[in-house]
Amino acid sequence: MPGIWPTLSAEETALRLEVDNSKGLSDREARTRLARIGLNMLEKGPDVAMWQMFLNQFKDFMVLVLLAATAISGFLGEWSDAVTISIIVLLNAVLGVMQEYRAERSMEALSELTAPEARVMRGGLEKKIPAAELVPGDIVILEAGDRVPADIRLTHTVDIEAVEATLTGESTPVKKHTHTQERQVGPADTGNMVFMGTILTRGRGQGIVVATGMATEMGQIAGMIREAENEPTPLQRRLAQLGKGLVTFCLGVCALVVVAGIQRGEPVYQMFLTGVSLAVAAIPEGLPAIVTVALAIGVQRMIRRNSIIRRLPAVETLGCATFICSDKTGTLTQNEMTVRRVYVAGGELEVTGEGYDPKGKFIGELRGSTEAGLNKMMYIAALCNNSVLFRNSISIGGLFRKNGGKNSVAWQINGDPTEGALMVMAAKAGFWRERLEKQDLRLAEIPFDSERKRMTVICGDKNGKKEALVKGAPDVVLGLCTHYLKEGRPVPLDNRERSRILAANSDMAENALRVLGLAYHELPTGFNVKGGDLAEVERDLVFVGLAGMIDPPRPAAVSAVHTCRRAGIKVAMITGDHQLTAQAVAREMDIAGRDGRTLTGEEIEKLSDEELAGLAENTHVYARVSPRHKLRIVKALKANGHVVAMTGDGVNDAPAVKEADIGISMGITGTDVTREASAMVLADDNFSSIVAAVEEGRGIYENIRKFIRYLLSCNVGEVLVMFLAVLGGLPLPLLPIQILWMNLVTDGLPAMALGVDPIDRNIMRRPPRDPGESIFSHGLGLRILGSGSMIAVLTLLVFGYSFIEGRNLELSRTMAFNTLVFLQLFYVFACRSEHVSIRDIGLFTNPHLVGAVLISMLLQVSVTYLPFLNFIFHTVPLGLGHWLVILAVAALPTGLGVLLAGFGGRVKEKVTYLKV
Ligand SMILES: Nc1ncnc2c1ncn2[C@@H]1O[C@H](COP(=O)(O)OP(=O)(O)OP(=O)(O)O)[C@@H](O)[C@H]1O
Ligand SMILES: [Ca+2]
Repeated sequence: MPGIWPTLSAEETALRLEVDNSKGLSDREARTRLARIGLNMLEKGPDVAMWQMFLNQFKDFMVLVLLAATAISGFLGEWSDAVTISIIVLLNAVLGVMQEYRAERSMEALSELTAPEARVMRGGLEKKIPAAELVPGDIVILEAGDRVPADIRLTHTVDIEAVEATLTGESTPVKKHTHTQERQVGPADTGNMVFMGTILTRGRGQGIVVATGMATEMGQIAGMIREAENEPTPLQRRLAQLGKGLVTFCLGVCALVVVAGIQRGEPVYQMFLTGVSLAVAAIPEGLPAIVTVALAIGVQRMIRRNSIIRRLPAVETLGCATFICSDKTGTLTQNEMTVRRVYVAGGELEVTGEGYDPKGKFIGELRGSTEAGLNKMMYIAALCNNSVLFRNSISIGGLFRKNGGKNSVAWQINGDPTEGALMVMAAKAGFWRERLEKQDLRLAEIPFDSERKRMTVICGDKNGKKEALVKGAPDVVLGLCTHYLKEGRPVPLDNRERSRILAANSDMAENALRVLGLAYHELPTGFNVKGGDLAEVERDLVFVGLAGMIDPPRPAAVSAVHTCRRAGIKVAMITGDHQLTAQAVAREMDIAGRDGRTLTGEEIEKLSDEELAGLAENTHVYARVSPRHKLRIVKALKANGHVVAMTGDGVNDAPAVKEADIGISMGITGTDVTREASAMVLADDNFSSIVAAVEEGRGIYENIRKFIRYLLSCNVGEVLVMFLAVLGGLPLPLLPIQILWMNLVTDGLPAMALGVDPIDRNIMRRPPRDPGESIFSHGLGLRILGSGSMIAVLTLLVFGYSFIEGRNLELSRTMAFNTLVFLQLFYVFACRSEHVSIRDIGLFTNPHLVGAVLISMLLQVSVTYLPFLNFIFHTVPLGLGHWLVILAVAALPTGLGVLLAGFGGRVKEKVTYLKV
């Protein structure tokens, strides 16, 4: 039960919670309350502790078998072996925990980045704060698309509706109001409050926080939120399957080695330990963790490039994107609007001035006495407007607010830039809302939404004279007009004037201006604002004028569009704006291809799904569309086999964003609802960040392929060495301890370093990857088998030659041991590119890898030379001649690869690359 709050009036609520209803709490008071009451958060389930992660490392079956075998060898008196194996297993576990912990931390950091914010009044200023810092008494401002951050008693509402399904199970929106209730009732019947976790689907409002955190209705019901499980990505799922197959295969081969060895007369116990060690080394148990680390690190790189991943699978899907559908306003353009031209009956004027600074002139000549028309236009622009124009040195707004202190003149607007532009225009003509509202008060508002494409307010003066003021898309507004304002008087709208207005509209739109139409309607004196049907007022309007505003393209977005074309990705602009405006901007940004088509929302309505799918392939501009059309566009493109990225900001965009393969929402202008539906958030709302994310997504996938190639090639090599030796009647080339050690030095650091390999600079010149393709496609599988066999054969040659020549088993083993390790450590460089040779990439361009390889080499050399380790690992120090053989052989495959790739690689490049 929401307690007594619904039965108190707004004033009483404010009084009880000791808050000034117009200014909000002071920052100090808020801090005090926060300290007393605690954060506004639902309690989380417990985290996985470090020691649990550590224990989890031992759940692996083969590791358990190895430990058991070690224990037995301890009992049998092989102490040094037992201890060493245990230490190696421990080190492996530590490495695993490191990898997992790192992955976990970066995922956590992500959820912190996407933490919800709330708009509050504090100390008389409006600001954005983390929702977790809300306290009872805070004045919160709410808007359609917000997720309600706490339990709030509403004090002002404009047409508010909330969906409270999370609380009551009811999925139809509930109307909200501010009236005081008589009795205390359940939340479902409490119309003057909104509750934490529910969603505003319509309107705007303001209210006082009455409960936070676990004291909210949601807190009492849920008790605890279960954190969303980190869903595995498609690749991770496929790798898990692959892992199972690989394990079975490895175990089979290892069993063969064991059987063959025993048959030949090797001690059973020794063979068993060899088999188990080989299995542990050959099974790429670290693979899933390294994949996660690579994904997590990629996600961090993306954050640096302003894209915040909310769902891990998106990282992979991004690399496959073939079609990016982007909003125009704010994503492709800067969303910094300035009115450049106005039209009223009698002609057109140009408006000068820069930015939001309300200084500028109206230039041009008008026919007849048009003063009255212009004044009316400025009047509507200033009053039918929710933005605030202010001069301030303090930056208000949230984390991502741009222009924090860009221009020191510091004229800023708070609210929708389209409205801000109109506000500035009115101010340039001397119309300030603050002054106008001394005379004429706003009585009601029908808010703007992208379906209606217009906004209306009703204003009234002391004498009871009431007027509806309307602004919106010119075609929509003009459709509602029956008259136009000529020399101060409404006259019937004839076809001549109508076509004149439309021509002026087209002319502005063709110059890439966003145009708004302004109109009004005088209401009968007795009109009842509270009771009357508000839709009734948007009829028989008197047309006043047009305002055309520029919104320059974002320069970075223009080059990103080119990058997309080179990368085989199609781009479509989707906008609520006029067709001509959209086309003009698309032309400026080079989005519309030569054969590119434009579709309008109206046209889409008439198309069947199949027809739309047919046209969508070559449509690069969608104009005057509503959010519901976006959903159809996504579905049409998906039906064509595209991997679709779709941006969205408003409440109604959420379904399309959810349906897209990669749903993208806006960090600055987006609503909570859309953000929660999205897989990725653009911190800077910028189109170029999408393209950067695609590039990272492709890079991550390539890096994953790199270390899969490396790990599996090496493992194939290791298993084959043992297998072939046993088959060929040679003694065992490696001892169990040596196998385990090799696994540690070659698999750990170098593989991880491959996961952070720099992205190939040509990656955005290749076509997108097919999401269905296997990780082994494009010859990777064959390469793995080939390189693995080569590694095995070379190692055996060294071992066999050395053994036959010297008959010194320890020396030959040390030779084989080093050859195998160095082969792998050199081979890791060859894995860095499938497309060009390392000569082109540069040997030292991944310092992590160079470091990792040097460390591994150093460790390997210590095992060969330190007397103490000689004893443990059964090695002997090598001479210069030995090293020459080892290094020459080890460098052979990679060196050969460099030479050959000099031809092969280049030729292949030309084929794979797309023509620009
Ligand atoms: N605040 C507003 N009041 C009245 N009309 C508006 C307002 N904002 C936009 N419009 C009109 O509604 C049309 C559609 O606007 P909408 O916000 O849906 O598109 P948009 O989201 O700005 O465009 P885009 O899809 O490129 O981001 C605009 O072209 C404009 O004519
Ligand atoms: Ca291995």
